[in-house]
Amino acid sequence: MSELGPSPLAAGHELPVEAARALIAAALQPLTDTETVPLQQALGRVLAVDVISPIDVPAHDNSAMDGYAFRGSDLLLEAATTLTAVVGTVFAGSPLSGVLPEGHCVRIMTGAVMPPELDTVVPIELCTVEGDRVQVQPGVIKGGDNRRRQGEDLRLGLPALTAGQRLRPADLGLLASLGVVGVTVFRKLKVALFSTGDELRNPGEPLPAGCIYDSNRQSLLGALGCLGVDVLDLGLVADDPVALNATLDRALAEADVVLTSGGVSMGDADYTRDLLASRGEVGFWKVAMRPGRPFAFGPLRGPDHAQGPKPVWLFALPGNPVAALVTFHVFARDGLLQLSGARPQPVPRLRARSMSAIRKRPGRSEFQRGILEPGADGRWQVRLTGAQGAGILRSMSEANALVVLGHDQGSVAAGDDVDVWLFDGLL
Ligand SMILES: Nc1nc2c(c(=O)[nH]1)N[C@H]1C(S)=C(S)[C@@H](COP(=O)(O)OP(=O)(O)OC[C@H]3O[C@@H](n4cnc5c(N)ncnc54)[C@H](O)[C@@H]3O)O[C@H]1N2
Ligand code: MOO
Repeated sequence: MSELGPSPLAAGHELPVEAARALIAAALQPLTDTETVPLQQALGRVLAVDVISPIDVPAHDNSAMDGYAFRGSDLLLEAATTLTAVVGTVFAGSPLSGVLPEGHCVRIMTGAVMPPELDTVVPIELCTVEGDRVQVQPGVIKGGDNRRRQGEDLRLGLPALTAGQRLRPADLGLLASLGVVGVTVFRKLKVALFSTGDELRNPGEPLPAGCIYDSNRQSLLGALGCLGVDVLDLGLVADDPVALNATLDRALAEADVVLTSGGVSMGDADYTRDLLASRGEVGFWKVAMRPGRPFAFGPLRGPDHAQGPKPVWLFALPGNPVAALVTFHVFARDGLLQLSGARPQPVPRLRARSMSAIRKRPGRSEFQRGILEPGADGRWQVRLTGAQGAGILRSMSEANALVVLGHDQGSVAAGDDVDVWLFDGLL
């Protein structure tokens, strides 16, 4: 029995997608090593500790508008229709000093500190200015309007961001607004990547009869790039146990994860399967999905790691180019984020009207490739990108979304709503 429990294929049947995802999620333990990086290098990194606000943001009450600042109570009076004397101008970055005499107002700019006696800003376009006096029509503004309160964005002493947050552009700005210069993040996950198959050649090399260019490695390098992990690119590995063993030795010594494509099915030259099985506790699954039926996952251990504390996780994707990318999206993406210490980040999903009929039999999930776009009535609609074979990479390249037909679902009629997972910018 492996760390993943008894083989999910013991009964010989196919594993539903959600069951496979659950097995992966239950097996993985996030990284614990941390490092401190400057904010400029923190995009996509995962916070390892909460960031507590060292200050209030904004630090003072300030104006949300260019205009005139009053006491709100003055504006409620009939007297508001009379002219009020302007005693000064407050610019952002230069708070007014001194005490304001009662019944006076100041000219104020957006972002300027509110004089403590004043609480309401009237935008300039609602004011009538005559010399150094200003008039506001009653009823156009309420007391307290257009004042941004101290700490309304971030409060001193409270968490601004919490551990597990994968830092996005807005998060970096938010940290900068606190004056933070560096953050403690989990170290980057290191993923060893290689493609297996004697028929594979690198772009730029001659292409002998029967050979193909290795597209999976480039697709997967791109997908890993979107996740911000470090990649150890181990290139092409022939269907040869010696070469595979040597590549695995290196991957196990240097990486946290081994990501491969090809060799997980039943072919005679699929040494990968046997060799991987001998080097860890890998489950070779048949997942009830198209594309992507054969998939292998589990802990690998090198010779020095026999009793090691930390397994290196194998995600062995099927060789067909669409199957490799779909299984990456469905299984590896969330698994790698989990290992990286990030809290779950589900891919965006929505319902859309299918433009075409789709044949489907219950009992497996299908991930067809589609183009999601707004229809004439403003609702989302999706159309398939032509032939959907697992080797037809154009079906993926033209798509911006996966049309996901669930395990129990049957055929879809044109006009029916279907589930759609967005992948633009991710795959
Ligand atoms: N008897 C069975 N045959 C197959 C089954 C099955 O269940 N029983 N499953 C089929 C399915 S579904 C898939 S997917 C493939 C997966 O096979 P492997 O993971 O062993 O992959 P390969 O046999 O090595 O290659 C499959 C296909 O993909 C091409 N390929 C492989 N690597 C790359 C790459 N890096 N770049 C571009 N293309 C690649 C390879 O040339 C083959 O055409 O097995 C089916 N067979
Ligand atoms: O399911 Mo395979 O993964 O179709 O190509």
